[in-house]
Amino acid sequence: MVDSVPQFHSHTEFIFASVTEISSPSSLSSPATARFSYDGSTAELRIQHESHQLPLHVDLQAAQLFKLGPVRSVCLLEGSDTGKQTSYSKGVTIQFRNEEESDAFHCVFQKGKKKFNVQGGDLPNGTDVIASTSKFDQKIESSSAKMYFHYYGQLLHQQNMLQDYVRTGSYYAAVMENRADFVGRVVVDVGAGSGILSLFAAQAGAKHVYAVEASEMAGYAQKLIAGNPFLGQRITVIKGKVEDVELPVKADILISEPMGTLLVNERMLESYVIARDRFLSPNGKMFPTVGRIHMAPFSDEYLFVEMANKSMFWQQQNYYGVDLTPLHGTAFQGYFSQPVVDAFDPRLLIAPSMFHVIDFTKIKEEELYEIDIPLRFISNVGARVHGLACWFDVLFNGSTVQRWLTTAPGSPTTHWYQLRCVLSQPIYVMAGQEITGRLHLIAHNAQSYTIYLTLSAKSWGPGAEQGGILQTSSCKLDLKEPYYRMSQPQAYPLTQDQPLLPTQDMHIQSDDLDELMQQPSPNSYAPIDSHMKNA
Ligand SMILES: C[S@@+](CC[C@H](N)C(=O)[O-])C[C@H]1O[C@@H](n2cnc3c(N)ncnc32)[C@H](O)[C@@H]1O
Repeated sequence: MVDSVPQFHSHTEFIFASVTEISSPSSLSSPATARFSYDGSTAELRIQHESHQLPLHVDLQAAQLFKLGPVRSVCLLEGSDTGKQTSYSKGVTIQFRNEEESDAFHCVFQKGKKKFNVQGGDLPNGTDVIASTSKFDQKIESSSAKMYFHYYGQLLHQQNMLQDYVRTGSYYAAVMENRADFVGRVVVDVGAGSGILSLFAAQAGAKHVYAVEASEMAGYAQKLIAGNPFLGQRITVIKGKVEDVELPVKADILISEPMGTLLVNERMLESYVIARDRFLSPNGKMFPTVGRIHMAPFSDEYLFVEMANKSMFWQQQNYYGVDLTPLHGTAFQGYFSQPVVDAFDPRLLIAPSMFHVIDFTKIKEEELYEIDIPLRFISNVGARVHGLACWFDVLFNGSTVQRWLTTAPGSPTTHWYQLRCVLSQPIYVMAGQEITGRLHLIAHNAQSYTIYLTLSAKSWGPGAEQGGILQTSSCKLDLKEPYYRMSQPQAYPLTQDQPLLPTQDMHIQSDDLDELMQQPSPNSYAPIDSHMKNA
């Protein structure tokens, strides 16, 4: 009997996989059977195998497959020695932490039973059991996925994206200007949402488009596509995750809008890359092709004071007779752990920006789990540095036109706005002074990233000849929990006034992607959104 086993606190859905797959080959020379029972609140997995004592790690890995809650016990349930053979059965008992997890498990278990045609609570002997290999389910917490796909399953949120005319217009232009890449081609729309990009691809002459969408939005996309029969007859909607669905043919081109705040939020870029590896033919194209995260230090006293003031509430010593100050420090840190999302004036930037390139055609999915960017800037001015401002752009590397979609400050505002990481301890710099640091992004299983930011400057003044005194400031933020700071419409200098039509003259053609990625991204369009104009 083993009482103390590691606790698995993450909870994803119940997955099926073969027992032999979760065992080291040496530990299983003949097939094992797994029996599964579930009484509505406690699940029990028994792995039985003739002639070999199953090593404990099999049980632990089996338990990990469930990832539903702490493993209550791993114990030897039965053991018999027949003289020739020893028959063992080991069990893993999983107790759910709450009703929600129990319900989630119950739901998936019912599906699993259906899939394997299992009657009753136990899998029959010899069933080469348990579990799937869905990459998505393995790395993403089921509660996060549930909320995420619930969000995208609602028409209002799709409308919000469709009404971002900079975004949707740039996609439309990129597709229409590059008809040559679509005519007669098989296209996969990765995360199709309402199906808008599939319809654009069909308009550009695609032979067939597979629109893959995991949320309930797939049903609405089907309706929209059926209502546009001239285009719709060349589109097939497939409900499911790109990690799981099968397609009948390879694609010539993938189209997708997988970008989140700071480019990487939502971790959908990983699905885009998985779709590339699963569906795209070797010389296929990707729209968008590359993305860049841009960064620059900023100085914004108003923002800093606003954030520091939020925690002032907790400095009250007599709140209905209660001293709130013990929680002031925690509240202060809490506010500074939120990245700020808004549209800011680019004049707040104190140094030329730098960027980090993510090439969607080459990057491995695992390389998106951790993104480590060394920072170096030269300040234009003497200022108090309050943190790091970030935005992104993506390139559609079409055969005819290379078009950028940018979310830069000063460009027409998009629904992504920009993102700022604010330091609770600002640093001081002089004009010409070097600022160094690191932006370290670590993916977490709630479809986002933990951000670790450090900025440093060597102080001038006494001791400068010896290298100066190092000022350094760090912060940890959760990209999943931003502070949306958009109380009033904020649009920054909108100078042009032209209709939203594809234009070619503002695009620099180059066959060399590396050279292209060094270019600034031109602002594709003047704004046409009236509220922006009036702002
Ligand atoms: C940002 S929206 C874009 C929707 C649409 N393509 C557009 O441009 O308007 C991303 C969509 O991808 C879907 N999605 C995200 N991850 C997915 C996955 N792994 N498999 C299938 N669909 C996914 C979401 O449900 C959502 O509808």
